[in-house]
Amino acid sequence: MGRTLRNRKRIGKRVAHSASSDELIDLFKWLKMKVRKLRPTMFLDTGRGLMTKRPIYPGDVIIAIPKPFLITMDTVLKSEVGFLLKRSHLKLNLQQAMTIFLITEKEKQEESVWWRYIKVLPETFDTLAFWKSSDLCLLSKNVYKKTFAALNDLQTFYDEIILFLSSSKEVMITFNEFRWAWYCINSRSIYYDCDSSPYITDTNKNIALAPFLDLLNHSTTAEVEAAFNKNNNCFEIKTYNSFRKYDQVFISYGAHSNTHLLMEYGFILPDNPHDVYELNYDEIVKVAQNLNLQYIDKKKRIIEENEINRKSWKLIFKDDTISITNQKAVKNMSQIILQQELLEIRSVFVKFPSKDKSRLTPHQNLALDLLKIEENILQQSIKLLQ
Ligand SMILES: C[S@@+](CC[C@H](N)C(=O)[O-])C[C@H]1O[C@@H](n2cnc3c(N)ncnc32)[C@H](O)[C@@H]1O
Repeated sequence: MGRTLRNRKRIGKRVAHSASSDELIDLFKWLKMKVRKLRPTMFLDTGRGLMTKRPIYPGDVIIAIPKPFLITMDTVLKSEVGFLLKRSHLKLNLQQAMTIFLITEKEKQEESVWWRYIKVLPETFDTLAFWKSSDLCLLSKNVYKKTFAALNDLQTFYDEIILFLSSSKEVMITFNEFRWAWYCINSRSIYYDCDSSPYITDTNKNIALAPFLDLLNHSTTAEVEAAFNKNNNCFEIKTYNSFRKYDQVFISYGAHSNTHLLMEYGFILPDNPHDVYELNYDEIVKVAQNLNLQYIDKKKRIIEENEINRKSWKLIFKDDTISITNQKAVKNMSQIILQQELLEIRSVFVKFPSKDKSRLTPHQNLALDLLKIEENILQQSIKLLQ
């Protein structure tokens, strides 16, 4: 990151921080006391996570992070990034603004009140945005397409930041710095209600970073309630699970499919009950047209005019009863599509540099595991149709 220290100091002086450095250091000490029952630990299966030093029962609050520790829209607006936002005619979304915030605070190192937090953030991620293009080619066509679209969006977010910063001429961030900060936020932020601001767009504005709490790993069996408690001014997580002494404590990041977990968090789970195999809308239409399905062009027009293909086209098939003719057509179409997808998936297996898993890199192993999971979903679905 190229930026002049002199300029940074100049901006810094004009900005009021939400808490002074001493206050935050004291708070960090206090936080350590509060969370002493959870200890950061390296686990073989999940990597770094939190271990409990006492049994936890359903209904227990496992963690409570006081508001001054949260990096919220308020924190960003009160920082030098907020100063830049307030004098610019351009708006950013909160994740973009937080990205610049994290990078500028990281550059300050010990001078930053957030350094104790920033220095324990991962340096890199296994999310698909960090994969080499030769490894991305080992993904199924659908996942590859989704990744390609996500990478384009990422580039757009970066370009917008560069445009925003170009007027200030005081801060420059590289794409790699941006990508690091973006995925810190992507994989670690909590849902936190924020009021609208004239300087930040409303999209995706309800996020915050919660130091220490973000050391909790995800499990599909975890049941939690997370919310800000106005009575004690803390962001709290209550669990509905039990944990024995020395167990790893898990939370749930949501009912995410493996593709979503890989794209946003950089891992997959072999027995993920929320896994899905997403079919591509254009492929479905192609098969329906080839089968000369009744009224297909009319249906296609209705779907596209109402943008159902972009939003919730999955939902329309959910509970509605359909005619016998359509039922047969859907079954026939599904069989063709699933078989096509299965062939497609199988054609990717041959691209792996080795059949021996131990000779594959971690990303290649992730790609192989995901491919096998996708193959299994397709095989099971084909069986169900027979
Ligand atoms: C909110 S952080 C959790 C703490 C993180 N493990 C750390 O060391 O900072 C989310 C990241 O943790 C990892 N993670 C979370 N749950 C996991 C799981 N069940 N298996 C493997 N990795 C997991 C992923 O790298 C994910 O991006």
